[in-house]
Amino acid sequence: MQKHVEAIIDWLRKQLEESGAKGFVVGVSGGIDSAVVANLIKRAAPEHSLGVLLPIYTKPEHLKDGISVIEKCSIDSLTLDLTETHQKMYAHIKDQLNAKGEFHEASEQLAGANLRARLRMSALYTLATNYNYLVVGTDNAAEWYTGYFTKYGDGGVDILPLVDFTKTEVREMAKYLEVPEEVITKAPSADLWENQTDEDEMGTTYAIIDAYLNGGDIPQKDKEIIENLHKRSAHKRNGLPQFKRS
Ligand SMILES: Nc1ncnc2c1ncn2[C@@H]1O[C@H](COP(=O)(O)OP(=O)(O)OC[C@H]2O[C@@H]([n+]3cccc(C(=O)O)c3)[C@H](O)[C@@H]2O)[C@@H](O)[C@H]1O
Ligand SMILES: Nc1ncnc2c1ncn2[C@@H]1O[C@H](COP(=O)(O)OP(=O)(O)OP(=O)(O)O)[C@@H](O)[C@H]1O
Ligand SMILES: [Mg+2]
Repeated sequence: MQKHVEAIIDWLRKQLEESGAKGFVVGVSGGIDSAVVANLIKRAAPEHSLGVLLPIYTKPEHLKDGISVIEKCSIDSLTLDLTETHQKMYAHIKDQLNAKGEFHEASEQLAGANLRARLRMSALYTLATNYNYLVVGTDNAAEWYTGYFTKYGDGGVDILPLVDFTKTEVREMAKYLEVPEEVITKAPSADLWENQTDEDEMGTTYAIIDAYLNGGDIPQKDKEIIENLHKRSAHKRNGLPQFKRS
């Protein structure tokens, strides 16, 4: 792991050189991926790294984990509670749709969830502009392959230091970086609605996705789920469809 960590830190510093940016900003959720990224950017740019707690109806235990991640790696931090912003914005959109009789109730959970991720993205870019920092994404190889992120939400970032590593490897990296134990052991969750867990929503597990990405044999049912998620999310990984005049 030491070799990987050192290589990522070198790469992060190179991103600063090439972009002319001064440092890095990341949203710290209390989950393992952002904990690892917070540690890596703190090592790469000790004086110019910022971890941001962005609660939106966030449970106290996740907030507590986020704070312990920040304290343990002693990264500069900021807390911006976006709960009221989210509540107001979503209620306003819903009111306007209801007035037209066009609100689709079935979309509420996902639309509200993706709005959380996109409000966080907006807050991070506001800070990035203020400090001349890069917004660092936390997607790992499993999330990237399955498209398990919100387009222009947590997927709206400048650089992806963990995208070549499986969730299993991110966990090993977290141990090496001495991320708090409770962050390493808790179930991965996007925390976009009550009791959401990644594995419940995806219908497969990170262990299986990682095995598949490593070329291993996995049950046919899981293979179908993973390939379906991959296909459906191709638009998130590819460039924008652009009309070109003939
Ligand atoms: N073929 C196509 N070409 C171009 N654009 C296309 C498209 N199909 C859909 N789209 C656009 O993409 C949108 C759908 O994509 P998107 O908005 O991302 O939404 P979607 O993929 O439906 O949902 C995001 C998923 O990521 C999960 N997530 C989100 C955030 C964080 C985490 C986490 O792990 O922490 C997980 C979340 O739980 C949910 O399962 C559509 O509304 C449409 O605007
Ligand atoms: N409450 C939050 N405060 C700040 N950033 C957040 C918050 N929730 C989500 N994010 C950002 O969105 C990213 C995507 O969330 P995701 O759940 O995939 O990662 P994680 O929480 O770090 O790890 P895990 O997948 O194990 O839960 C986070 O890594 C973080 O950068
Ligand atoms: Mg999470």
